[in-house]
Amino acid sequence: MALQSERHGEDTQAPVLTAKNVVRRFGGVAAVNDVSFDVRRGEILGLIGPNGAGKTTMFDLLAGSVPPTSGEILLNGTVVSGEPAHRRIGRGLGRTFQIPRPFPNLTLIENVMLAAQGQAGERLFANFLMPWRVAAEEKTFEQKAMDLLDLVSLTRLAHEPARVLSGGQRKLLELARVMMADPAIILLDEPAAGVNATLLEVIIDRIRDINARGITFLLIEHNIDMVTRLCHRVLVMASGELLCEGTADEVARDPRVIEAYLGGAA
Ligand SMILES: Nc1ncnc2c1ncn2[C@@H]1O[C@H](COP(=O)(O)OP(=O)(O)OP(=O)(O)O)[C@@H](O)[C@H]1O
Repeated sequence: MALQSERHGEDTQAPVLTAKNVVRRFGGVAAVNDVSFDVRRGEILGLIGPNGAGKTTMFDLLAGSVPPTSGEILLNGTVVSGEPAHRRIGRGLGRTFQIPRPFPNLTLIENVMLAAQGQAGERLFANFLMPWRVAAEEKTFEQKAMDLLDLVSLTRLAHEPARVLSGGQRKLLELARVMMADPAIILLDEPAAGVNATLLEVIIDRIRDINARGITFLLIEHNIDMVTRLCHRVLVMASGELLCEGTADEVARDPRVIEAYLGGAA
């Protein structure tokens, strides 16, 4: 955990990520309405809620792909609400998508290496003036990418094109890709969606392993069994608002949560 914190020069006491009175309107719809919460360092925090609750919009706001109408987002204690997504990645925020889209004709290792930030090979000057340094960096990136593919149990397929992967394997590849940028926190969008039962167990174990390395997680998930097994705490959103937070058992017993889910299903 200390390693990740030092890398991003962050205050280890501060929450990794904070939403402060965040509002996002689309025309007349408040997709996110005055939502505040902290993601504590080192935890796996779940974000659940019925369809249309505002979870994806909340992720877009945290990651910087959508600006807030009002309110603030803090990453490691720094206000980042006005910063674009790529700058937040540089500050240690990683994000995976519900439907990962790797480059289908590149191998897994190439896909993971492409996610590396600031590769010397991409810098014209460095390439021209210091080819030995570029070659050395390439080697380091390649080794790191292999280690990450190993971490997500994809070593066997490292030199296969990404198009051969199943939906669940693509989610594992996406995890390796996001890890390449040394994130302090990873936002995971529905890691269980469309994944078979065997691979789901692998994904759960790998998330636990990565979390044990000190990386914080915030995950949107409809699979409540996965949320219960994985998450230390859970936030519940409904109709754009934060309904409650607590352990998975606590929120499952909360009458407001039961009402929100039943109301949504009615
Ligand atoms: N770009 C947009 N333009 C207009 N309305 C939007 C936009 N994005 C989201 N909304 C609306 O905001 C509300 C919240 O949507 P959001 O996708 O964030 O919910 P969600 O909790 O992620 O739902 P799901 O679980 O179905 O993915 C919905 O009413 C949705 O129609």
